[in-house]
Amino acid sequence: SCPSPGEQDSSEGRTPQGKLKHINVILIGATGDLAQKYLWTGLFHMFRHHYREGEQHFQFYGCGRKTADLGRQLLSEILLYRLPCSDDKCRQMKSRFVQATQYHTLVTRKDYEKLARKVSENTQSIYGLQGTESTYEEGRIVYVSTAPSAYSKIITMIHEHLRPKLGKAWMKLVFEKPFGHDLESAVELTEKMKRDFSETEVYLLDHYIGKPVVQQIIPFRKLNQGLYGDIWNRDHIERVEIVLKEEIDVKDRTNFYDGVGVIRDVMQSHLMEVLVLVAMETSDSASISDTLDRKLELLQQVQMDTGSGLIGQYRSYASEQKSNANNTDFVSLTPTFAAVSLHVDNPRWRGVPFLLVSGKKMDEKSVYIRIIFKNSGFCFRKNHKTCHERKQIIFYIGGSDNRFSPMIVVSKSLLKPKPGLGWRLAEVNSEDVLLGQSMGDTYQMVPEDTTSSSYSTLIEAMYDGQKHMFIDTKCLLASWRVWMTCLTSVENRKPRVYEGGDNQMEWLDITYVGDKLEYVHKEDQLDVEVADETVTRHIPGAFRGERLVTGSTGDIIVQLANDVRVQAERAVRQNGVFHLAVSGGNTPVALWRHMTSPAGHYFPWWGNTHVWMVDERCASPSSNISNFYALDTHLLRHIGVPHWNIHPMVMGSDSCPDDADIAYESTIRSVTDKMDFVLLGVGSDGHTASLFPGAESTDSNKWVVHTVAGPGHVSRRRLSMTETFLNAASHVAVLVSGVTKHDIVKKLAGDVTDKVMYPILRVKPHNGTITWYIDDDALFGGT
Ligand SMILES: O=P(O)(O)OC[C@H]1O[C@@H](O)[C@H](O)[C@@H](O)[C@@H]1O
Repeated sequence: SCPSPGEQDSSEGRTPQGKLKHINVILIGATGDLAQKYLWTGLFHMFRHHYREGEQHFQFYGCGRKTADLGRQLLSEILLYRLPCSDDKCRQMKSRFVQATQYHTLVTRKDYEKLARKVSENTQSIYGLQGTESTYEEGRIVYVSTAPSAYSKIITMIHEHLRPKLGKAWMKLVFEKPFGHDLESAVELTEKMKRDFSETEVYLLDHYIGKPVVQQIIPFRKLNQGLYGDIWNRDHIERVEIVLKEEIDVKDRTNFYDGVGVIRDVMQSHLMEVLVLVAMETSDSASISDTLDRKLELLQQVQMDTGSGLIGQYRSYASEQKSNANNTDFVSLTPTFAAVSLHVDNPRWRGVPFLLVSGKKMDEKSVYIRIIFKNSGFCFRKNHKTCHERKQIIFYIGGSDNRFSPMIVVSKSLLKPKPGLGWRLAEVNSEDVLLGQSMGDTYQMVPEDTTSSSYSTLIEAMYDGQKHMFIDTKCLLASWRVWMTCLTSVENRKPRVYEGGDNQMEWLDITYVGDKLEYVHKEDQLDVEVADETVTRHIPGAFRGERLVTGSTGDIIVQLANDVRVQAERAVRQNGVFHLAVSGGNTPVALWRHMTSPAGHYFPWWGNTHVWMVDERCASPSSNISNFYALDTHLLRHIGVPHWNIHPMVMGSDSCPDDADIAYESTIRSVTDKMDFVLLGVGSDGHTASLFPGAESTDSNKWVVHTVAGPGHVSRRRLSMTETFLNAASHVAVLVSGVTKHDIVKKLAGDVTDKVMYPILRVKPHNGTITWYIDDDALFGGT
């Protein structure tokens, strides 16, 4: 691997051949929000710091999807307005920086090829030298700030086209979080990076690491070890709170946010990084690999509390998403608020809860870590305060109240801290109160320099090769491992709706009792909104003794899609494949629509999925009365199931040959002995699959049979999976929607037991589970 600039001997200023050092910087996503707000400022900062007339030069390439004209115009506006200068020296540098920056459209492979050529030509023409660029290109930085879904493709393109040609030039590739959507996709992404780039070339950036207070956590701990060393542990610390509250909503980022949610967006990354810095073992070694090892060791000891995780969604979220998705049925379970508790299983921390909380559209912006110490003080002297007082250290990272940001606050009853390099003791109004703590009873420390942004700090750190300020891939995977427990459990739940802003914030008050987080205010009954009035209905907790999911049609569809996802992930992890059997009719169409919409499409297992038919009408698959036709139209042609994994029951003819049942059964047997997930419906007469009332039981050895529908049904001749085979499934979902199903739901909710007249009652998986998804109209009859 090539040395970083910081590791090289810069005293010479020129390469051994006596040529100028030249660095090419390519920013992909150059006119995006992040680039506008922070990245160009950070790059300008780096330029000012390292540009040396006649010794070290830079060329910047801003790239994006915009057309050349539009991109150029936007970029020049960004550079003009977002790089403020207050003195002539800065203005001079700014005009050099602007001259050294150009825009390129970067979408297709051809665009990458063109850019690569341009970089080459420019590098040569800048110096008017002949020969290959490698003789004088010192290094190349490619900064990727795009939608994470594009990362994989971009990595390939960079590898194939944007590497400096052979020679000594170093390469640095920077990526913005989030890195992956879950453990599996993070593994995939990091594997992909590893294939094309060496670990030393890749920088995964989490901007929280560059925040002044976050950077000061370890120095603070080390510097005050004499004071705190012996109390930084379970004997003295009651709990640690890590909180990131924000006032902003996600209206402007709906495309990114839905399906991501607060846990993936900030908790798995920002809050976890901070937790590691608070809890990891410190050492005197300055070695980067030693620091990364200790981070990894800590992450491997972090455990999510089982069943931990409260989630919420601000009330207007769904309608904001709706207006974006242009879909009036849109419902989302994406949490915009979450609270979880974690433990660190090691001798220092065993038993100390780490409570992590984050939310959008809250009453204020406030980001902090609060270490609350145990206090067994008991004193009874007149006017004596300190011994009852709360003893705490607050690392106040930032917030809307600038009286406090950023700052480290230490209770006076805990001793006077040493400020450390670049920090000083502050004088805050002693009347001010932060998190219930009166400032008069604390020492406060503030950074001397409050001007540089965390991006500038991190871009500089990347330039210097300070890898410990970036996410290490092993740590990334260890962190995802921890968060998967939480994600799997919360993704199946409906978030508590909160108003947002200052309104009814008490709705999110939390208590921590017996290792469990709970909302203070209980939600015994759900408020279901009907037109413009709110009625309160009692929602049964189960249906015929089985799990019940209810709500609006959108609600149950989102939940069902999540459940399919959870089972697919499990099946693929265990067996490498997922067998999904689906019914026809109109009801499932809403599910297919959701699973192919931007909000619900995340399903990386289609390539490992086999799709089977629960039943079919004896009609050609291209006829619109066939179940397969609807499935193909609404789902299959939009997703990536390999065609050899798609199993229609009736093949290319209008009839069901006599042996069609046997043929389908043997196709199933050649691949699997059961389904992982079966999606069923219920007819208003109680039929399910193509098992109709009054017909004989199909509880035989057969897996597929010919059946005949009752009068009034379209295409009376059918094929159907039998109850024997359905009951072998791991999971059965029964989806019931609409007012026309209310009567049958009422009957089934009563005490009907006649399995001949109500075939749906024959479905009861032997070793699997069954869940009923019944929407409000079917459950309450639209009243
Ligand atoms: O506290 P800061 O620096 O504003 O960062 C918070 C932001 O961090 C980003 O990483 C998240 O994607 C945003 O949702 C969040 O608002």
